[in-house]
Amino acid sequence: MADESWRVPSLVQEVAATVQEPPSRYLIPEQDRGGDQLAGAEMPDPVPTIDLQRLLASDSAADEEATKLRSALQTWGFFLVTNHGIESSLMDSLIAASREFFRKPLEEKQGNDPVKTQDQILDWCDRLHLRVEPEDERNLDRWPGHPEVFRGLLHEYTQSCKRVKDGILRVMARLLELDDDDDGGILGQFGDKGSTTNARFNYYPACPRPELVLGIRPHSDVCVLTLLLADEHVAGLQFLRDGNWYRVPPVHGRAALLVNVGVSLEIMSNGIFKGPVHRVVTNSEKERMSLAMFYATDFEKEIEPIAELVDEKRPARYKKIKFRDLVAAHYEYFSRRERVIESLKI
Ligand SMILES: O=C(O)CCC(=O)C(=O)O
Ligand SMILES: [Fe+2]
Repeated sequence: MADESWRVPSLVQEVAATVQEPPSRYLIPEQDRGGDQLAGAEMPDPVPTIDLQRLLASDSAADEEATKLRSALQTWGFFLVTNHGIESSLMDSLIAASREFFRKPLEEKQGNDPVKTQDQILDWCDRLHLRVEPEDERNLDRWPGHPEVFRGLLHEYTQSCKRVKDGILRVMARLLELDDDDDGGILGQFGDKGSTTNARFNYYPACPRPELVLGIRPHSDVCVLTLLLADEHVAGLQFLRDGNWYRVPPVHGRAALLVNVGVSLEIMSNGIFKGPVHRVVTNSEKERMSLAMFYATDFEKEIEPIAELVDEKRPARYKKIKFRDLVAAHYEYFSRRERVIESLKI
């Protein structure tokens, strides 16, 4: 039988512990290497920051925050959210438990993103991907049992994040002038009914040659919305805007979560909101951890521009696609370092 072992690469953690140079499978294309091509630039302005309490208040402060939110969504496609109401001690404990999990003996781990072809370049990242909602679809066999506190913390964090996500989506629906109760709108298409949440824990071991590899290659998230708890101390995340890469500085003290639009919402909003392209670079001295909560629709849902956002002046800009097929196509394109959204543009 043909040797298929290339499909299951070693954990990066294991590779990092044994080599001085990243193996060839991790090296990014020659033209992207060298110099400071991966360094990224400082953002021209501070990261747009939205105060969730103000955003959800019932006075003029809410309008001011909503205006800031609109501008953030139309320029960067991402923003920081402060006053989110999630205890920093909960986040600290969950990240500490995740670190403990990633440092454990290797058999329990899942490894890297799907490897489609033998020459696919691999990312310098180990990840753990878990369905957290709906609760009855949790595959608890795959949830780490050690440390023991992990499951309880992830459950609690999931519930806290849900409140933040619901508040933000409600205001986004208002910005799109969609009727809150309308089943055709964002909340109807992506309300409590039939939505799914996946937690992705990313662990980036220190890399001896950070200029030669990427922690995660350029991509847009395939979901509707992502809530990211990035490393408190180690930078690495960068966003692409007008052909330039910009660094997102770390947020100390868990004061803010990062929120970004995903491809599903780009399609649903008929391109009014963009799912920004981002990547992660590695660090020669320090490991880095992040936790992304991906809010998505049910697999059977047809993703298409919301009817109220399509008219003669602004015809549908994207083809309709079932979410299941969008995810499959996303990974195909991802493995070739391309973006699925390009193939859906009309
Ligand atoms: O690690 C990060 O900061 C970002 C992770 C990310 O982009 C992802 O998991 O999709
Ligand atoms: Fe991402």
